[in-house]
Amino acid sequence: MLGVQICMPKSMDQGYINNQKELYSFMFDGVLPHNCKQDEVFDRLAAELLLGTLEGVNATIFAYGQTGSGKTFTITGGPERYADRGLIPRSISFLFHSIAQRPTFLHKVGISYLEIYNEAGYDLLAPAEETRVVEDLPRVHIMEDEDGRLHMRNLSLHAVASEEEALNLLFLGETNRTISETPMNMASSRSHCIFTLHIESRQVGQEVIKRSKMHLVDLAGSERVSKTRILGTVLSEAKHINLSLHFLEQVIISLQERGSGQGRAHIPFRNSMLTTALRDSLGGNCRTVMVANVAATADQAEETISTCRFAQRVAMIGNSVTANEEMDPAVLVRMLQQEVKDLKQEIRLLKASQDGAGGALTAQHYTDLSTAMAAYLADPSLEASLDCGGDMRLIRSAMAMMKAMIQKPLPPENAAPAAHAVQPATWPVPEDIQQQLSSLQSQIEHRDSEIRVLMKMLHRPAGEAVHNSRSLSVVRGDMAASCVFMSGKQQSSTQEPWPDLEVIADRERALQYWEEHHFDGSALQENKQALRQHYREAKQLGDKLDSGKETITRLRTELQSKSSCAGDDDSTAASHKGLDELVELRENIQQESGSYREALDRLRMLKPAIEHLQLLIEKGQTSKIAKFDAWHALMQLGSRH
Ligand SMILES: Nc1ncnc2c1ncn2[C@@H]1O[C@H](COP(=O)(O)OP(=O)(O)OP(=O)(O)O)[C@@H](O)[C@H]1O
Repeated sequence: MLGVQICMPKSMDQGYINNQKELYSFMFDGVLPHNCKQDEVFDRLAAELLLGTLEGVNATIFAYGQTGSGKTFTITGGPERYADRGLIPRSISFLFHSIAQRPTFLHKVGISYLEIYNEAGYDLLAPAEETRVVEDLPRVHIMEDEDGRLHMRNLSLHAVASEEEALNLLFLGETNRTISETPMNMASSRSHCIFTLHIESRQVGQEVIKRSKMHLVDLAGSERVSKTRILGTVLSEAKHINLSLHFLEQVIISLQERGSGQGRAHIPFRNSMLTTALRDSLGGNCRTVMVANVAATADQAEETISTCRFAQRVAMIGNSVTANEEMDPAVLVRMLQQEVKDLKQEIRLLKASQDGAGGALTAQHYTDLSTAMAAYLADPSLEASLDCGGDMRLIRSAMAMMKAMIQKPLPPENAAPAAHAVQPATWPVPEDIQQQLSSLQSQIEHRDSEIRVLMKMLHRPAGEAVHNSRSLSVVRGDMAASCVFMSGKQQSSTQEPWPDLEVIADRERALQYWEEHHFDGSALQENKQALRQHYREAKQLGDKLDSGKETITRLRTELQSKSSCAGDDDSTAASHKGLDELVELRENIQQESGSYREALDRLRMLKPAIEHLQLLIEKGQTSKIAKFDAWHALMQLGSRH
């Protein structure tokens, strides 16, 4: 626990004798200073929670604080620099990397994004083309089922298979997010936003499914209405915000009282949409982290104290957490069916060995076997199985066919192999080497195609957008407008000497002048440099993968030729030597494929980072031109008068 103290000198307006408190002390689990980097914020707040979600434990992180205190920066991130990515994009990235480290698990990830504005819910992941104001988005309603469980009706849940897909949806959500103006902060968001990762995981071969949700919540500004001097629609919005945050506070107080045994069995979750949506996060089965964002300046001390007071209450609530595990009936049925099938096959096998295997296999047997094998090899599921038909002769033939396929891949039409191809090998190659060869073969083919996709992406011209450009076009406009307004440089531009009239008249020269005197291009430069670095690394990795592939292929060929030659030598000593060489070769292949996999994983990680940087640069350039156009128009107007 860490303490925070805020000192508020007594106000002289109220005279020397007043009871105003001067020193306020609060205790928190952690304090993040203003210069704390976004990666550290992620490591300290989210990484452990995300690992828990893979084990079925729900988690929530919500940011609370006055307008402009950095809630959006914490949850979503800054709009310009890649290093400023917030908790949502980092959580997506971390989740998919953690999933990749769990090859014996099957995962499903879904995403939803809810905005609560004026006490009404809206689906932020609806297609963006017609969205101008938040009311254009589909309305989300809370419904209760017969068991008293609450559901969000109309909130779309999108299945995502990769980090890129998830990030594209996040961009769509951000595009749809309403940004409007208040006198306190021209780019303030007056709504609450809840981004949710829905995670499902199951170990291969097990019927237990673990389900969890991770909510990342960006609340609206918590300042009081009187301070903001706002009117009309904005005042009504502020009242809604105040009311829903007031209800949130009510819920927190009730939970705190219940926790300390002071009665209050009823927790007023249903008073607002926000508290209803966060019901589980606040009082239920969930690991919850609250980030209290504060502006550490003297004039904001009152708001800071109020935020700290609220956070202190939240810190006192104890949630009890259990993993959400359940049997999936569909999986259970599938597994039982497989078990029955295996048992039947075993019986057939036993019967066949008792009766004595009779007769030679027919051409039809081979055709059926090769069809079954092709289906087995084409099935990407980790739970795929090969049914050879419960006869030892068929199983042996299947093994021989597998070996033949490794040495010479199956023709595309999956025709039955020629008779010579299914003859058993003269020298028994250890079975694990066979398996390793086959799995390496398919891994290499799979990775080859992945590399082709990655390399294609790297060779795309720099200006070409990778993301869905339709959904981004609205963002570009919005971002440009807000950047023009918020830029400190822009405001100070009136202090600069007036450029010559010829400079203003010539757009090229005007742009050059503006770049020299008014434009801070550091973020753009930083992103370009990071992109160049990423490209360089990707290129090196590409080269490493190419040479690794060559080495593995060479070692594999050597292994194959050694394993078939070993059978020709009858002496025991030679056969031992041959086996040692095979084992050594296998170890080399293992080592090579380990570094190959590492390089490939790193290249895979670079792909979304490169896409993100390309997008930031594109947005930065659009924003730069918009800022310049605004300045140039002003200069042209001024030069006419
Ligand atoms: N730690 C930080 N480092 C750099 N810039 C920051 C940081 N925190 C906030 N900012 C910048 O300050 C501005 C206001 O922050 P932000 O929009 O996150 O505030 P907010 O609390 O979400 O406000 P609102 O309630 O209006 O949504 C933004 O331009 C943001 O990029």
